[in-house]
Amino acid sequence: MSATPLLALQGASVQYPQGSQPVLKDIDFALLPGERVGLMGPNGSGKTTLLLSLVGLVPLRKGALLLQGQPVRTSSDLARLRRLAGFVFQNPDDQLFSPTVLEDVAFGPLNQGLSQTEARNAALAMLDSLNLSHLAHRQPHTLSGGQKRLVCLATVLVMQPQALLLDEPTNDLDTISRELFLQALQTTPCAMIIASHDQQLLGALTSRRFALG
Ligand SMILES: Nc1ncnc2c1ncn2[C@@H]1O[C@H](COP(=O)(O)OP(=O)(O)OP(=O)(O)O)[C@@H](O)[C@H]1O
Repeated sequence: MSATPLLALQGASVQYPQGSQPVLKDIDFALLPGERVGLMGPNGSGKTTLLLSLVGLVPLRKGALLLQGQPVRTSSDLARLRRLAGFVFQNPDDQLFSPTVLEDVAFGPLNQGLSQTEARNAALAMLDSLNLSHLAHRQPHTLSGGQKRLVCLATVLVMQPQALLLDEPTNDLDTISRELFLQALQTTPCAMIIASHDQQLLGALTSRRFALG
């Protein structure tokens, strides 16, 4: 018997209100537990849209979003989905909003019900594992593009998601940061879908490709 996908789209179509054409049309996609998928396609082919639709951030015009085999319909389904899936946005400024890096990384664990001390300790350990401890007390908006990207990864990994959705994660990263990023993802047991034009990254991290466009 095959495993139930963590996340799936069945016959999914998306059309933005201002768009004259659907961006996604009749898409069938499934992410199995522990699976790592590279999402490819030219600019504008709908990679970001597919990732956003997998976490219920854009509505489907047609078809269904499934969480562990069950349709996502209610706000409590959505809450369960958001606990299971971590999203690293293409633009780090969409993800970082707290006065300090440490508070940004502790925000998720606090929301998961950890105490202030537990959340702070989890955040410090996460920052340490990504060699980011020296940034803990910086204001996120003062970081470089690459530093922001690594901090975004920390804010998501600290919540130990079962599925990780990454949108162009290596933009702005230098060789050392890219290596750190790769190592962090290689040692993460969760399922992943990575939208990227970076073939080397997809080769190193994923075992299956899904192409749009
Ligand atoms: N909020 C929106 N409203 C209207 N159209 C949108 C919206 N977001 C995206 N689009 C359009 O949907 C199409 C797909 O965009 P999307 O960002 O999903 O593509 P992508 O494959 O991720 O592109 P890239 O590789 O450039 O990041 C594009 O034509 C884009 O202009």
